[in-house]
Amino acid sequence: MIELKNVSKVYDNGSIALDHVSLHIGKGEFVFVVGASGAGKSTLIKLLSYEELPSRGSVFVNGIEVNKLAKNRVPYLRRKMGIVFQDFRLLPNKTAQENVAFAMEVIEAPRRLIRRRVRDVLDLVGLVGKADALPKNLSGGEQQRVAIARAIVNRPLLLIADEPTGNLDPETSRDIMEVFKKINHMGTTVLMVTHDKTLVDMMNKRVIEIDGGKVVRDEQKGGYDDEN
Ligand SMILES: Nc1ncnc2c1ncn2[C@@H]1O[C@H](COP(=O)(O)OP(=O)(O)OP(=O)(O)O)[C@@H](O)[C@H]1O
Repeated sequence: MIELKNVSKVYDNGSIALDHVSLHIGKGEFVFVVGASGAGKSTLIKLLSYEELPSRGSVFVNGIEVNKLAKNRVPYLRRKMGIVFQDFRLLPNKTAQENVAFAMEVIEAPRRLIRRRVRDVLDLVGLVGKADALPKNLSGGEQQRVAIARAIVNRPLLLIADEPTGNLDPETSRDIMEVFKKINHMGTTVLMVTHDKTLVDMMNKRVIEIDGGKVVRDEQKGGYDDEN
């Protein structure tokens, strides 16, 4: 699903964000990416979505070599992934269901399919009763559920989450993690950047730790901290 071959990223100001990183993430995996602030985690996500290009090496997502992609093929790549952010990024003037529907409208999906899919994903994330609410009238956890629904409504193969529980209290964070778990069980690969030790330790999934732009730990069923 994801492959990085000897990838380095040096920003224009000389910052080395990733330094010879190679890793493979298979279809259907659930992977946490952890590491101190400035370690290179967000850069890794940006390389997967073509927001940044690597300075060296190759990045593959679902067989597509991202760094060689023509600009006009980027929307095609992005359709294969859903992205969820710490700050939700919902459209404030659209209701929950309109926010989710919008992701299908931009790819010109048929209206009936949109209606059905939106209902199904809101159900999946546990938000049916709030379909007509505006973001400002939803709690942080509910807003994040809308954002997750929006990220998966086009059935991506890969769901990327950048600190999805960073603005949520511990109990809400656990509930949100259950939603990710459910989506993963349905076959979607999940890649999650987080600083939340409790959640990582609770989930017992693969943990990739980045430090100074290098992968310093890659552990199946790992915890937030290095046990050794
Ligand atoms: N657009 C940019 N231009 C220059 N340097 C950058 C840019 N983005 C990130 N960096 C630098 O690259 C390094 C890695 O940053 P990155 O944002 O990937 O870290 P991170 O692990 O996501 O950090 P955090 O946990 O704080 O979000 C840092 O030294 C950062 O200052």
